[in-house]
Amino acid sequence: MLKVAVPNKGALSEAASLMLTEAGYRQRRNAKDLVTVDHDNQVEFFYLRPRDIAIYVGEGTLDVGITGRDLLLDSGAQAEEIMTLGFGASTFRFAAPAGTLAAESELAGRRIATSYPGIVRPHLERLGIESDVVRLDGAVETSIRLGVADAIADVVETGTTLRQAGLEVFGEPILRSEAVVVTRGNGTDPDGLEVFRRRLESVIVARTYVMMDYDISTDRVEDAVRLTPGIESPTVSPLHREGWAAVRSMVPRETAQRVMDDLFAIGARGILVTDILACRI
Ligand SMILES: Nc1ncnc2c1ncn2[C@@H]1O[C@H](COP(=O)(O)OP(=O)(O)OP(=O)(O)O)[C@@H](O)[C@H]1O
Ligand SMILES: O=P(O)(O)OC[C@H]1O[C@H](OP(=O)(O)OP(=O)(O)O)[C@H](O)[C@@H]1O
Ligand SMILES: [Mg+2]
Repeated sequence: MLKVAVPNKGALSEAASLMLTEAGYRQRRNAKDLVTVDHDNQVEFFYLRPRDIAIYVGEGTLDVGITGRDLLLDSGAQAEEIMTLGFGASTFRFAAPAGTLAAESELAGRRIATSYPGIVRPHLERLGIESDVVRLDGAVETSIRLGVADAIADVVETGTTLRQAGLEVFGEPILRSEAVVVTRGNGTDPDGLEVFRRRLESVIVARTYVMMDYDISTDRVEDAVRLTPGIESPTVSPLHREGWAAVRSMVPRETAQRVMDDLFAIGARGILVTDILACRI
């Protein structure tokens, strides 16, 4: 049975379980459950702290895990990112009280609080900067006010937490993170990994694309198909009405409204957009 680690709480937890549910897997019903066995699909899900997931996978105790790229790198585990999942995006950045620090070089000799010393220490080393890294478990934004640090390095999503603490980012982003799938990456894929991966890809495609159907006169089909090239090739079928065709194609969700405007402008009618529930490309 494929053993999969899923974040049990925090920013990635709900989205990870939702994605697995959409991929047809049984997920825990109770937020306190530690393990769920999906007998039908031969997968066992372990709900673990997101920070620990890469370690279990790297040790080979579990086959696959969903975690953040930042947590994977911070752990130093021998695990490998095999796919991105399109949620949990954030940047990892230096920040300090507004107006105090403006560049990484000014961090020399200062105290930097972070929950990610495994990212920050090697990063400073690469930059040739010597600072004192203070490891804290969370709420690092408060550490400066409390006199424990001069700057922080932390996850920034909307920037709300930083603003509330009177902090400002400076320097280049240290890292861009998002939710990823990790495996041990030792060359031999565990049984069931290929299917697991294909199912998650199916959810990502279903979320990224919509299905678009429209009718158009046959002399404009070539123009229309240029607007909706699809993934492989659009389906074009004759309509009962002479000189008209029906076209069906997958279109990126975020461009759908614009594509509909453009299709309408060249004479397409009956343009319909529907959600894709699942797919295998
Ligand atoms: N707004 C966000 N806040 C925190 N983490 C986020 C956010 N957006 C994405 N993430 C990602 O979530 C992961 C961290 O998860 P989480 O915050 O649940 O862990 P933690 O801080 O170690 O645990 P906890 O906060 O429960 O003590 C990281 O990969 C991080 O990049
Ligand atoms: O830019 P924002 O949208 O404000 O999000 C970023 C904040 O969210 C996370 O905190 P979390 O809630 O996980 O608490 P923690 O600091 O205790 O980990 C992270 O550590 C930042 O503090
Ligand atoms: Mg957190």
